[in-house]
Amino acid sequence: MTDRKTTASAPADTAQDSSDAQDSSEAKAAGDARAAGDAVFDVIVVGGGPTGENVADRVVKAGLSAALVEGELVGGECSYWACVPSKALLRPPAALAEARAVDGARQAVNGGPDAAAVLARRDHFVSDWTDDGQVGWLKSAGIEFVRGWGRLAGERKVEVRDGHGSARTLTARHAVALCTGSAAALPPIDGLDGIGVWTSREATAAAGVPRRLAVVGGGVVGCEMAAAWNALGAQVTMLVRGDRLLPAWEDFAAQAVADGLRADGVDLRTGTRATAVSRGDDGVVTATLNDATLLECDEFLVAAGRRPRTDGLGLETVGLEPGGWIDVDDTCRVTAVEGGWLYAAGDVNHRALLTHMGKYQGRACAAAIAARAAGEPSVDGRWKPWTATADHAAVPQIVFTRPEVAAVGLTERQAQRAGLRVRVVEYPIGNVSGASLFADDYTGRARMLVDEDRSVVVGCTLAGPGVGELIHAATVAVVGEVPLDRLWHAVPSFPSISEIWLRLLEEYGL
Ligand SMILES: Cc1cc2nc3c(=O)[nH]c(=O)nc-3n(C[C@H](O)[C@H](O)[C@H](O)COP(=O)(O)OP(=O)(O)OC[C@H]3O[C@@H](n4cnc5c(N)ncnc54)[C@H](O)[C@@H]3O)c2cc1C
Ligand SMILES: NC(=O)c1ccc[n+]([C@@H]2O[C@H](COP(=O)([O-])OP(=O)(O)OC[C@H]3O[C@@H](n4cnc5c(N)ncnc54)[C@H](O)[C@@H]3O)[C@@H](O)[C@H]2O)c1
Repeated sequence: MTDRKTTASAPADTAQDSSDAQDSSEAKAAGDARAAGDAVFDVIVVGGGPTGENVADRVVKAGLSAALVEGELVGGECSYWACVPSKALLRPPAALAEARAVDGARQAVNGGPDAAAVLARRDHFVSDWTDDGQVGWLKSAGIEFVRGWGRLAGERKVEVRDGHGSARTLTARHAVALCTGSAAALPPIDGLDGIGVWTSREATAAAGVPRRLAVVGGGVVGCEMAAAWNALGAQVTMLVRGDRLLPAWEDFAAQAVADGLRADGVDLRTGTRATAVSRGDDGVVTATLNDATLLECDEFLVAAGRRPRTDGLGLETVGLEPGGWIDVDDTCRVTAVEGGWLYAAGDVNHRALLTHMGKYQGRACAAAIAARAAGEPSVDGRWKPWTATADHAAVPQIVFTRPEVAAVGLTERQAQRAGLRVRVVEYPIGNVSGASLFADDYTGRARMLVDEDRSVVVGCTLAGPGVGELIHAATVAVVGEVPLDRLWHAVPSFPSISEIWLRLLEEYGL
């Protein structure tokens, strides 16, 4: 599986080797637990997705002991039902499209992707939905693994139930970090329950290609899954309630994705909602649409956003409302719980629902826990190891459609809303030599937003083949707040698509 950690870190401290910085309530909690024969750790992480893994890894590297509680598969949604399998489905058709876009290579491409081989490669990337490798990594990293569903049982306590109904209680000396992620939200469509619709899970794990697939939602999941299954041979209809895809993105990027999907044969219907669905004895799903027409399909994918996985997590035992997103400060500490021992990182805090941002928050959260455990007096400030400052200023994202779109920082609308005096600079990426070498008739567009008061880039959006690999340069510029007259000296290599940076700066007037 990609991004699987293979290097072992130092073994965790035993529960008895506590840090010097225990306050009296920490000591009491540990004492009570020992008396009851329960396990005590410096840090308890609930949820073993990418975020939880990073919290546990980093606190252990900082010298604390950690237990990680996971009810399903270590690696989380990302590894088995989200990022990894979806990109495994999207990459083979993308590779074919890239070859087709280049004369000389095009002639060697005969036919479309081999769906069975694509699905087999996807299965390989998700390790056939087993987590032995990840569990092995936890052990090598010195993290105590506890398989089971965790729930808070009051201050610093986590009760864990395994699949056989037995329970144990873990106690944290310093911190509990909730990293339980999110699940697909189901919109209010009559008949949805019990007819076996697809969510992101089925859409990334399906064993075969449906003949006809309907997709509800024009967000990232909807766009990527429509692109993937269409490329693998399904006849795809997208039902988008608004007038455009990707509502949070610059209009031109959303338009590029819509144009690409339509050019590839997706029936993209905006201003369209399903009001009711049913599945007949023959397995066919019939959706009633808002214009009273009917749509038949073999699978019905709901990709209408996420809900937090906080039901049954015992939030009420610490005074929080169950079922909601968990508010945190920039160190991922839960603001509404006294004592400063509870943290929440990744999707569950709703700051940025992306794996790389969850991992980043995990690193910040762990640094904050370790610093506070060591008695560091001021665990705050911007751009510190313990603060997830980029959540506010520089969240990068790539949508792996055809064409790709990628963005970081603010859109023009967001900059205006924030009251910034920005100048918008645009350039057609196809005019860059590297782009025309990369693909014949390359079509793409770049937009850079410059904060005129500080002369720094505050946002960048790119649309076009291969732009995903370009966005990190923009992220560095935004996070580094690199003044434009210094950015001018970051010379892009010729003939790469990165020369878009030179063109944007020239367009700005440098
Ligand atoms: C189809 C799809 C594609 C995506 N593609 C991308 C992409 O390309 N790039 C990207 O950056 N992001 C992508 N995302 C988003 C990404 O998957 C999430 O942001 C990421 O998985 C969040 O990580 P997490 O660790 O916070 O939560 P999760 O990955 O959801 O992990 C949470 C873990 O906690 C466990 N858990 C939950 N409750 C309990 C409990 N009570 N006790 C014990 N364990 C518990 C769960 O079993 C799970 O393993 C995609 C999402 C979807 C749906
Ligand atoms: N490549 C990537 O980075 C990637 C890929 C997939 C998912 N993700 C992340 O996963 C998260 C979830 O993605 P998503 O696409 O499910 O959510 P989303 O919030 O991106 O999009 C949800 C879409 O569903 C629509 N919608 C909401 N309620 C609806 C209703 N009742 N009826 C019809 N349509 C409705 C919205 O208008 C929107 O278009 C996102 O935050 C995204 O960043 C990232």
